[in-house]
Amino acid sequence: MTNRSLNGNGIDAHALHEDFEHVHINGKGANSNGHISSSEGSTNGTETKPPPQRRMDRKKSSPMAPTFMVSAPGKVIVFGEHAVVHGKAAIAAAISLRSYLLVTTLSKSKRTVTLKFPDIDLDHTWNIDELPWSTFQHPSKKKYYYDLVTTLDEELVAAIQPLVGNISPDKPAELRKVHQNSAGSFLYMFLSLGSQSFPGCQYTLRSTIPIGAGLGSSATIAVCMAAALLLQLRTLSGPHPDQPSEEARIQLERINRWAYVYEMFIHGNPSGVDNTVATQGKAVLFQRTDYNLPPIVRPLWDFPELPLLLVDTKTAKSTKHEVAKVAKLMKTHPKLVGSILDAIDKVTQSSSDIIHADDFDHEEEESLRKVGELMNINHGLLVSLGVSHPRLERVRELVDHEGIGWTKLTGAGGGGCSISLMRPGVPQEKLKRLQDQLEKEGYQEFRATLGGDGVGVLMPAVLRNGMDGDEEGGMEIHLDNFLKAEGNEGVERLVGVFGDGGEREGWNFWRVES
Ligand SMILES: Nc1ncnc2c1ncn2[C@@H]1O[C@H](COP(=O)(O)OP(=O)(O)O)[C@@H](O)[C@H]1O
Ligand SMILES: C[C@@](O)(CCOP(=O)(O)O)CC(=O)O
Repeated sequence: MTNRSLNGNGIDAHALHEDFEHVHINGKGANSNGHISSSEGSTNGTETKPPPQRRMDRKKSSPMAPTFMVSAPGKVIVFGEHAVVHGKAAIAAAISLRSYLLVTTLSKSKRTVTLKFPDIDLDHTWNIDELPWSTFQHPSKKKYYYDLVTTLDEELVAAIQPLVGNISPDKPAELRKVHQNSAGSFLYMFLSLGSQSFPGCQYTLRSTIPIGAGLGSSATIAVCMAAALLLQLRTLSGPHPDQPSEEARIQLERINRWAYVYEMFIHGNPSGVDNTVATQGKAVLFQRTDYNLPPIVRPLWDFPELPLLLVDTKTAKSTKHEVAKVAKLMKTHPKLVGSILDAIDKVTQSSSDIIHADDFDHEEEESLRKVGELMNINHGLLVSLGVSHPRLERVRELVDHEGIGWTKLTGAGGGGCSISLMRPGVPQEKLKRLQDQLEKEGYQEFRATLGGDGVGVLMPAVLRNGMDGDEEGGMEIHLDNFLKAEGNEGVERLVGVFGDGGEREGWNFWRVES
């Protein structure tokens, strides 16, 4: 290969076509694990600029890259939401509900990029050659895949406005705003990371996470998109099962940094806890004391399987709005609100101490009571910040009335979801009564396992799952099947990653546990 045109990243988008040639398909390819490898290294999480890529000879033909899929989990914040935006600690855990992004590379003659987000009724296509590349590639603006971006550049945001302003003109204003936000966050990342030589692509997303319910749905999309683009640009090594954990950690950090950029576009001033858990999975103690630096993240690999009941109030909320409410209250009553945030911080730290004490037993009433009381206190403090909602208070009332456990809101509040830590040995009839009442009042109850895997990759998008096609070497996930899969169950049956390590053969994860 000669005369490769490198983009500003030192990465050749054409390489995408060529390198996927070596990806193993249906277990029959040349490459032993079907994964991209990288020679780049870095230590102690400090991303260093990698050496310039070697120029290589161009191949004669450029076969299309295979379709692949990326997935990331939703989360619950167990302690510390809102306080975390103001530099305090939070504990959050991944849940088994996930988003799935199918990435289809188009034939070389097609110069378009499409977002297909059927969950929110968005289907939009841009011509790649009409995007404002020159603005994003200008030396004063150019960002690289290893950069830490902590603020959005207003000029770049303005440059994509003409491309998002005309989206979904016939939709109701609220939905139009959601579409424009989704499109804007995608374009900002695509234009920052990519180059005009990027191949035509289609990004199709389906999620089993309720949207805007406090379970981090936006962060999962941010993580899927960041991982997909970084993979397409060959800036990630792995994931593969025998990858050293330090290398895996660097890859995850890279994905997380760009996912944060996407989240900034949707939320304005996110703490980054949602995208961090969606990237890494399991559970984390998270704190961001300085927004110009990466957050302090302590993975909680041994986080206990707490018996949680997750209830969706089915009342839409806006994270941006709730976060702004707290900021306004803080401006009016700085000392008082400061003390409330300090108190939340103490609750989070105490809960971490309790959970990590040698005598903590997640099946024993006394241990759970201690954590439960802290959840009640945390909720009370959030109420005083004004971010609860009558529907959330009603769940508390119902759970308290039956003596089933301890309840707090989770996420931004103002609607969304609550979590209840269940007392051990609650009689079945009490639980049933609660469930019936919740259903009668229009709530939705979720069973979600805590502490699942983080971002995962299925490359190529071929599964062996006991369904049709296994005999021929696996079942390829076609766009049509993905779009037609009915509801959460249909999506999970088709592509789902379950449990620790994902039970579906073919999915791989960057593993950093130690
Ligand atoms: N399934 C989905 N498909 C497309 N976009 C989604 C989906 N789920 C969430 N989003 C994006 O995330 C936003 C909701 O984010 P947010 O208010 O933070 O709620 P959450 O608490 O669920 O993260 C939506 O407005 C939309 O832009
Ligand atoms: C309120 C907050 O702490 C969590 C928001 O979570 P969610 O968007 O409701 O899933 C905001 C943040 O951490 O950025």
